[in-house]
This record gives sequence, structure tokens and C-alpha cells, in this order.
Amino acid sequence: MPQAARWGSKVASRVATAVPREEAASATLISGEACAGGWLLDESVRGRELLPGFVHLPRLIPPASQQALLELAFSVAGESRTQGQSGGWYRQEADEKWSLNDGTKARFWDSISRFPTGFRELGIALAKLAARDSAELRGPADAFDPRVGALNYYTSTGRMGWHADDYNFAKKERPIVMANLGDAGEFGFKLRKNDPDQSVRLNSGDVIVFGGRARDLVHAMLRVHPDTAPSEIRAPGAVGVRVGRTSITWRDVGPEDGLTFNSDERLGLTVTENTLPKYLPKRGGASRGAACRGCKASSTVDGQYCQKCWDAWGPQQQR
Ligand SMILES: O=C(O)CCC(=O)C(=O)O
Ligand SMILES: [Fe+2]
Repeated sequence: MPQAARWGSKVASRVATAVPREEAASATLISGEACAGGWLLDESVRGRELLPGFVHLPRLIPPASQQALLELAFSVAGESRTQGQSGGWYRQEADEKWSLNDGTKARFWDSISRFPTGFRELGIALAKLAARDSAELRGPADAFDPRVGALNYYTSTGRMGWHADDYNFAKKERPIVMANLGDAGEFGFKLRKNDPDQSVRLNSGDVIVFGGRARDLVHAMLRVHPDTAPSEIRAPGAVGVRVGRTSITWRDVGPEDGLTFNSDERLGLTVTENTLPKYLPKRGGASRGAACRGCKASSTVDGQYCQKCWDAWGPQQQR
């Protein structure tokens, strides 16, 4: 059985059994043809539009669905912790020990086909629920067709610097949909770079969506509030492992937008012929002769790419 299908069936059955009866009575089952098992969402939650096109839906995802989603994230991002393959959230150091692939945090993304059945439909449902409370989001949410799932894991000291999401990581005209699980996080945001910083606390089960005029929202994960996960949420995996904070984003984007698959390439962990120059790891030493593979400039720093193409990769390092 192909890997994606294997994981799909495994996680979908876990999701189905994770939702208790009591909760089923008070929440609405979002179902769909491909949504085996279904996801429970509290549709009575209304969104707060923090900026035109930026909506926060507190506790939209009830605890049982939070737990199921967390297990899904840990399963998918831990799937390929095998030497020679994509390391998911992990990478193997020289001493052969596995560690998170981005220091105090970890990042992973790949085609939505690698995620279990129902994951894509959940992203679509979340976008539509947010659009009830933002005229700005209606068009972008109607057209939303997520093709990539991205999973971030933060330890208690993990952060992400200020940035706007590139168009090669989500189409310009489509929203970015994010679910928050585990420890709460302080999410910094502003419409433009020079606007005053604002922040909102995102608790486990909260969803945010930004699109339309807020598609280029400048945002950051300022800090994690350690040990604030709801008591009923458990870290999947070994007993005693901290829950930490996980964010899941659904992204409507594909190779036609210049997306490189998968996250290992963008993090500079592996380089393939598809890796964009700006994601190549920086090295020193100028060399002349070959034209730059990125922009055809005549001088390259390593025989392949020019300094400008190397430098374009730099800002990604701050993430
Ligand atoms: O995890 C978060 O809160 C932010 C994630 C994010 O901005 C990203 O992955 O681009
Ligand atoms: Fe982002």
C-alpha cells in the first residue's frame, strides 16, 4: 500500500474513535464525501475580524477533535524518520541523534495527498466558517482548494520571526487557514510592515484565517505560553513528552507557483534539481565562469548561483 494511503486509513480510524458521544450532541459534524470519520467543530463559535480579512475563531475545534488533529500532525511529521528519507519534523545530526529540524521548532510541509482522508475537507470547512464573519474572505474562501498541508511544532522557546507568506507558499488570491493545538501562542500581526505591532493569544482549538486585503498580513509567533495546553490534551507518543505548540496550515498552492517539495529543500536540508536558488544553503568563495542557474548572471559564488540568488535565501533563515 502506498505510504499516503497507509497513513490515511490509520489516522482516519483514530479520528473516528476519538470523538466522544457527549460532544457529538453539542457540536456539528462536518461531513463530506471524502471526510471519512468526520470532524467535530463548534459552529456556534463566531469569528472576530481583527483586521479586514483576518478572522480569529476561538475554540472552534472542540477538545476531542484537537486531540485527533494533534495525533494526525505527529503521525504525518514523524512518518519518515528514517535515514535517507525526508525527516519530517526531524533531522539526523552527525552523531546520528534525531533532533527538531529548525532548532527550538520544527517545520514540515508536503502535498495534501500525504495527509489522511478528510484533512483537506477540514481546511475547506474552516475557511468557509471564517468567511461567515468577513465579507473580505468570502471570495477567497469559496475558491479555496488546499493542496499543501504545513505542520509547525514549537517547543516552549520556539518562535517564528515577522514575515508575510510568500506567493510560492500560498496563492496571492487564496486565504491561509491555520489551526492551533496544544500550548497557547502569542501571534503578532499587522497589515503592513510599518504598522504598530498587535498580537492575539491563540489557544488550543482556535482557528485563524487571513486572506483578501489581509493576505499579505505581516505576522510572527512571538512566544509560546508554556504548559497552557488544556489538561485533556495529551502529547502523542511517549509518556512524559511535552505537548508543545503545533500549528497546522492549509495552503492552496502548487508547483505552478514555484513551490518546492518538500520542506527539507526549503530548509536547506536537501538540495535537488527543483530547489529554488533562494533556498540553497549559503556558502562562501566567489568563482567565475558558469552562468548563475537562478538568473543567468555571469558571476557565481559556487559555480552554480550568483551572490544575489544566495542572498535571496537569507531572510528565510530568520524564520
Ligand atoms: O505557527 C504559527 O503561528 C505561524 C506559522 C507561520 O506563520 C508559517 O508557517 O508561515
Ligand atoms: Fe506565515
